[in-house]
Amino acid sequence: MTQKVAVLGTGKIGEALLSGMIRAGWAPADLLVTARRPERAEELRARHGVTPVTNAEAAKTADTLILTVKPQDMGTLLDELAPHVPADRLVISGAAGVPTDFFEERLTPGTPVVRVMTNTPALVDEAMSVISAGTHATAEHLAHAEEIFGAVGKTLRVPESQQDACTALSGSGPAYFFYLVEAMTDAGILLGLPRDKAHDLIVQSAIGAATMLRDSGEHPVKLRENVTSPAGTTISAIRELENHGVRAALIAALEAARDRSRELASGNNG
Ligand SMILES: NC(=O)C1=CN([C@@H]2O[C@H](COP(=O)(O)OP(=O)(O)OC[C@H]3O[C@@H](n4cnc5c(N)ncnc54)[C@H](O)[C@@H]3O)[C@@H](O)[C@H]2O)C=CC1
Ligand SMILES: O=C(O)[C@@H]1CCC=N1
Repeated sequence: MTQKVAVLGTGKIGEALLSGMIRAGWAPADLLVTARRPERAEELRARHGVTPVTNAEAAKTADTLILTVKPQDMGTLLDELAPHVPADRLVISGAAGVPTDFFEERLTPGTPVVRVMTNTPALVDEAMSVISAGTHATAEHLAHAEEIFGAVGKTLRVPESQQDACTALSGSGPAYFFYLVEAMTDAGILLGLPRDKAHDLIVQSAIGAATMLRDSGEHPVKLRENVTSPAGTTISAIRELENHGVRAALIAALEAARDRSRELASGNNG
């Protein structure tokens, strides 16, 4: 029997996932989407050949519901869905912070819930998605979530207690790298390079470094040491990074992201 999957609240993450599923071989005819604005729903139909439906229709029709609205919108969406979701549906949440018991308390008792934190490199099939089971989710439900998110990159199972930390590392992680590239490109401008050249130099260096991190099997410290010549240029830069507390800043930044994920769990929308 064909398994229908619905993506509810198809914004940036929902569309990235949807497009990856289609690239991986899912038939658009088996994919349903919901959106708040009718123009957005039509855009998704035109771009991907998927079927826009209402949230209630998705709940009644799809075997798996993937909820990709903002954490702050999840309560309202669940109020709308709850009367229509039979307990045999798999509900997957892609929202930061919101724990599985938030869903379990609002849906039909026994509904299996899986919590996933993915990231935007889903757009290029290089996502990192961390997956946790709620109370009623079985190994089969986890495998199904892995199959879906495996379409857009790597997956890793973690206990739900680690989800907020994973959100800080990999959920938000791409933003830190984009921020670093932006800052290093500015440095190139200061050093007199045209912006486009500075951008290309830094991006290719990032791609090279990322490929070495993934493929060389070497520890990052060793890779950095290999670049750092005695009395050379790199150590002069590293001394400035240490003087400015960049390592401590990164540790504090990720701790703040973890804390914010926890706050989202308690419904703090500020
Ligand atoms: N942007 C990112 O890098 C990541 C985001 N996430 C999580 O993914 C979720 C979505 O984030 P984005 O895609 O960035 O946000 P987004 O704002 O692009 O997408 C959310 C969409 O949900 C729609 N929506 C809200 N309430 C709705 C309702 N009741 N019915 C139908 N549609 C509704 C909105 O109109 C919007 O298009 C969030 O929960 C976020 O925590 C997870 C990992 C990474
Ligand atoms: O900033 C956020 O809250 C979302 C969750 C992880 C990445 N973006």
